[in-house]
Amino acid sequence: MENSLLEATAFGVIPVVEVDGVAEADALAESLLEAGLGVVEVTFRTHAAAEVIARIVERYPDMIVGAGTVIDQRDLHRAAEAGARFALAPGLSPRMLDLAAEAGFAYVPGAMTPSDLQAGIERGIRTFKFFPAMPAGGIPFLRAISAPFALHGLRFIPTGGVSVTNLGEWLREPAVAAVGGTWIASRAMIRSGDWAGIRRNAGEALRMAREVRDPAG
Ligand SMILES: O=C(O)C(=O)C[C@H](O)[C@H](O)COP(=O)(O)O
Repeated sequence: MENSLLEATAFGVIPVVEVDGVAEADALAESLLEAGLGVVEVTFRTHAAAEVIARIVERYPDMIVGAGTVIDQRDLHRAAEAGARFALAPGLSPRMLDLAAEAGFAYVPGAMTPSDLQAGIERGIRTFKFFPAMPAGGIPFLRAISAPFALHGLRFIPTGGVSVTNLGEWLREPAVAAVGGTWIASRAMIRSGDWAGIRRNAGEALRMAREVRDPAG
């Protein structure tokens, strides 16, 4: 379970996407992979999400596909059936944590308060989405709420207002496993078929992440 999360966060950056139809799945996956970015979070914010996940999983085995905005049992099952390797949510629901644990499915809840972190820790969660990262107060806020839990080895995936302008700062935080965001492949870019723009954004994000993570590499 934790392995899929380690793989997913290894790139340092996770594109969060909203895809309206399965017809866009191939070009999207290819654009990201051509830029070297082998991970994507397909959110259940469109009706096509499960189909898009299944398509990418089937056609692009090199892509680690996660499911985003998984906030109920039905979507958790659909994500797992479609072949997603992990799921994330904007918030924390103890019931969803239990359902995911029963299913043996890697699940990353969102956390924004010390109570969220405690509720997750209680159920064995160590990786949290930190959402909405920038509006909530950015790095100083993350440091402040995570400080009391220093002995628990928590890792965070900040999303919400993260972009090329602040990605480097986030990734320099030792507790940040990866950043996530829609800026790499926005809904508008996917809709208009701006695959060159997506390739460019993905390549730029990956380069910046590597500079921080592995300056010698
Ligand atoms: O749907 C989820 O599972 C979420 O947690 C929310 C998304 O990650 C953010 O909406 C991304 O925010 P932006 O990059 O600022 O557009």
